[in-house]
Amino acid sequence: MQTFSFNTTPEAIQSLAKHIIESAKACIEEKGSFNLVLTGGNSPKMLYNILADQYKNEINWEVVYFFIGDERHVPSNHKDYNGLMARENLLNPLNIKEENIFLVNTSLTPQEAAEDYYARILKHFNQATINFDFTLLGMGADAHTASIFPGTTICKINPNESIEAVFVEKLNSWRISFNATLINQSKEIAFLVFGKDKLDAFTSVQSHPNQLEYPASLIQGNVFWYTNFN
Ligand SMILES: O=C1O[C@H](COP(=O)(O)O)[C@@H](O)[C@H](O)[C@H]1O
Repeated sequence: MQTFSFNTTPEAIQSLAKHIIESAKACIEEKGSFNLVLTGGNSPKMLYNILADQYKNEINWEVVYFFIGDERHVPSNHKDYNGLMARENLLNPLNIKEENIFLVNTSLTPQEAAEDYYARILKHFNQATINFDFTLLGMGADAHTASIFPGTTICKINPNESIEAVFVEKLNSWRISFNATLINQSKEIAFLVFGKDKLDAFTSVQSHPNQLEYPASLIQGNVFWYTNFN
C-alpha cells in the first residue's frame, strides 16, 4: 500500500489522472486493452473531467472498457445513478461506444441486477477469473467503500468474488456492489479521498487492516491512496 498526501485536491486528482493514464498505456501496449472500474459519488467528477479533457488524445480510448464498482438502485436517468455521473463527466465527452460500457441495469430487481451485471462482466472476461486492470474507489466518512457499508450483508470476509445486492438500512435503499474480494483481484486499486470529514475514517482504515468495522480496510493488494485532508 502506498499513500500520497497532497496539499490540495486538484494536485491529488492530477497525480491520480497521470497514474491511470500511465497504467492504461502499459496495459494497452501489453495486451491491447484496459479494463477500468469507475467509482461513484461526488469525489471523482473532477478526475473524470480531467481525463476526458487533458488526456483525450493521450491513449486510444476505443480499447478501454469501463465498469462501475457500485450502483444505487435508482433509474438510470436519476441524478443519484452513478453511471449517469460517469456518462456525463467521462463517457459522453470521450464518445465511448456503448459496447465498451458496463453499467448496472436498475430496471431489474436489485438481486436480478446484481446477477445480470456479474454475468455480463464474467462474459467479458471469457468466464474466467475477473481481474480488472485498475479499480478506482472512494471512501465515505463511515469508512464505506464501493457500497460495502459497515454492518451490511456484503461487509464480510468472503473468499469468493461476487457482485451483490445489498440493502443499506441507514440509507433505506438498495445498492449493487462489487465485494472486497472482487475489488482485490484488480491489478491496481486507487482510492481518491479528500475532505477533513474523512480524516478519522482514513486513520482508522490505515491502522486496522481487514476490520469489518472499517470496510475500506478490507481492500488489500496493490493499493494506492490519493488524499488531501487540508
Ligand atoms: O455512495 C457512494 O459513496 C462513496 C463515496 O462517495 P463520495 O461522494 O464521498 O466520494 C463512493 O465511492 C461510492 O461509489 C458511492 O456509491
